[in-house]
Amino acid sequence: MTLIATEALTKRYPNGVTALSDLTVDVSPGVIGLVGANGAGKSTLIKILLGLLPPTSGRVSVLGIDPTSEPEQVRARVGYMPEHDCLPPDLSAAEFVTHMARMSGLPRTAARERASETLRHVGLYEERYRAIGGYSTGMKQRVKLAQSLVHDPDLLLLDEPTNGLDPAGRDAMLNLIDRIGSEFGISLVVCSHLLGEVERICDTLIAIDGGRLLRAANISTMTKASDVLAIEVTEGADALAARLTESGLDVRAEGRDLLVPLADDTTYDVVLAAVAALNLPLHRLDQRRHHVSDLFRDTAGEPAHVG
Ligand SMILES: Nc1ncnc2c1ncn2[C@@H]1O[C@H](COP(=O)(O)OP(=O)(O)OP(=O)(O)O)[C@@H](O)[C@H]1O
Repeated sequence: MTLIATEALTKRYPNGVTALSDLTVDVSPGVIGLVGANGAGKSTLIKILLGLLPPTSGRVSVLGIDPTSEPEQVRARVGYMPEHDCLPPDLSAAEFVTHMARMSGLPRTAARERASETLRHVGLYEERYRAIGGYSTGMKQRVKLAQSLVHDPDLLLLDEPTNGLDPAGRDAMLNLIDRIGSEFGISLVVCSHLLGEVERICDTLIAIDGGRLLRAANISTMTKASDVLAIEVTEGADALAARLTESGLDVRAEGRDLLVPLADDTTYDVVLAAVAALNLPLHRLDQRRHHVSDLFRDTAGEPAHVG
């Protein structure tokens, strides 16, 4: 099933800025990280997905619906947490989230119940009757998250949800987002300019730069174990390299690691035998994993189906 599909999606603002250029992606349900530097076009894409902005050209569908022609149908099934502060300071979280539930069409009592339940999920139950104006930044972010969840959406679009938070607050927010994805089975698109932040909780990454797709990939594919064995000894690396070469392995040094191609399990045996013969202190022996930051090094990414 396709969660979000775009085809040659382009957005040019009236001032001539091209915020999105020929963007083609096809993403399956899950937790998706949308990463890119400030100005890369993330917020523009989110607004198009919500049907708040029309694209200049190209096609887009969200949960199988075209937000350009059926924005209300999309917004009934999608929750949105905006990047900037947009909360009424004089209302309590309970009043505000209840209001948002009413706006989505729930009757008064159901809206109140649903608001309480949602505020409990985001950890604001005890504080829900206090005015939002007195909340910390972390609490305000949680109110924004609660209002995006209150109508029980199938997809959440979160624009920089950790904005303005300190490291502990970021951690707490990411854990909360992770829990929402796994416990409620909701798909999420998490926008961030920090790759390290989203890779922790996402199964798919879409990287954009200057409005163009840099790469779209499944994280498990990106980080899957490679066919290289990394060996780290605390001393005697040169002697070990020579010994492994004698044994017929193609050895390459990288920092403190020696890398050898992993043919099959006998490669482990050859390495361990060489380490034992030289009586070296083996610090680490494992299969190399790719890093998600490789996404940004390789700009030759093709528009791809991911998920
Ligand atoms: N309403 C607008 N009118 C004109 N230009 C705009 C408008 N909104 C955004 N832009 C420009 O489009 C480009 C993409 O902006 P966008 O906000 O989508 O990026 P972003 O990746 O979300 O960055 P940020 O995290 O800084 O918001 C930027 O150059 C921005 O200045």
